[in-house]
Amino acid sequence: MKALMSKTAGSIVEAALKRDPHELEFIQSVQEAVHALERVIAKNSHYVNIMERLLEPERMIVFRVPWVDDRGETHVSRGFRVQFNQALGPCRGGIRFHPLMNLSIAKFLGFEQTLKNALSPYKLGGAAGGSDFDPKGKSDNEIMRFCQSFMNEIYRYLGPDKDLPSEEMGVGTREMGYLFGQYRRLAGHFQGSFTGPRIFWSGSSLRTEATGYGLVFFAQLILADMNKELKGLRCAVSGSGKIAMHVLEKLIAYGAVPITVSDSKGYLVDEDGFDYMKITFLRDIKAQQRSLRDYSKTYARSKYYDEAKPWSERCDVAFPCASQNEIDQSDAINLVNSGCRILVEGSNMPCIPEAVDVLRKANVLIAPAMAAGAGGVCSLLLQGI
Ligand SMILES: NC(=O)c1ccc[n+]([C@@H]2O[C@H](COP(=O)([O-])OP(=O)(O)OC[C@H]3O[C@@H](n4cnc5c(N)ncnc54)[C@H](O)[C@@H]3O)[C@@H](O)[C@H]2O)c1
Repeated sequence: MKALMSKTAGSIVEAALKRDPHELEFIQSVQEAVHALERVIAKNSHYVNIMERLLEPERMIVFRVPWVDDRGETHVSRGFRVQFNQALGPCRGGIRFHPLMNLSIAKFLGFEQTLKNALSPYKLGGAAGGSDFDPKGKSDNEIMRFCQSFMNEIYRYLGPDKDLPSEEMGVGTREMGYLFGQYRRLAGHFQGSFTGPRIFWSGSSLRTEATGYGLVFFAQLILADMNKELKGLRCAVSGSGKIAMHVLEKLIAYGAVPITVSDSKGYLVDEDGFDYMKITFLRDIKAQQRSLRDYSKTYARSKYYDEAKPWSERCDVAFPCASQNEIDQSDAINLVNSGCRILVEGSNMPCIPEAVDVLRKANVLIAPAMAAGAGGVCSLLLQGI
């Protein structure tokens, strides 16, 4: 394969596109990074050489994950681990289980994680991975068998000096437990290298909270810089997973009014704002794999909208915490019209490029995930890594 040819920012993107034209998410993240660095690159060709090396992952592992369901039927999923860059130290990055997971998404997440980790005070490289396995609707035993099979292949590439996996979409306490259990068995000793939520795995007990809480701290700092505060502000949040629920918790602690959550089928709005009791109720609904719609049966003033996103609700601050590219151009226009002044990126790359243009033109401040979402990696301080 021909290496990157010319020394301009545009040609870096062109070369990435030529090399992997089908990897849409990865190309988009390269485009965003190169665009942000364009002036630096134009001034110093040295950075072009660095980008050339940075854009090609050090190692990409794609593997078969066979597993057996509760009826005894065999399934074959695909596993990924992209160890993007170890220039600063051992890799660290999430494991995502989601039916749409593919190599392009693993590369985009690994690339963003490399930059996010580099901004942290630690000497860590970046990685990402996961599988197209869908944990939704699976029994504990199915999840366990899948995680064990996943680890049977990937364990040889992991370790405290190589690669430290962490939670991501579709991977929580239960999955990390099964993964670590199998890793420990295969490694033959207790090598606490997983940045999971339990302190006895040598992970920080605050790791799960850290990213969501950090997003709210970041918003508070932006507002403080403007001599304002979160108290009383209406906040639209998307997603209803680990990140979103911790954003909600911390917003309430700051006296803000979180009014929405969402899932892949629609969104829920509570005009009175969520409180701690309502959050516990939401968590119960999610734990029982019920629809967010059920919330409205108990809280009559709330409303669930099918096939819709929360971005037309009147709000001051938006926290996208669901998935990449969840905000398209029309969502961005809705956000601007709904009064949003600040957007704090919880999900990695939540906006398509056209949406970023709309928000920038309307002077909406965007807090990038690379900085605002670095709470997880910064919580490593608590575990001494
Ligand atoms: N977990 C982490 O440490 C971490 C760190 C930084 C960034 N992120 C990013 O935050 C986002 C959420 O991660 P998480 O760990 O909370 O995942 P999670 O699996 O705990 O929750 C994801 C939530 O998003 C919802 N969702 C999925 N697709 C959606 C869609 N298209 N529209 C609306 N809702 C949708 C799901 O219903 C679920 O509630 C992801 O984009 C992830 O990349 C996670």
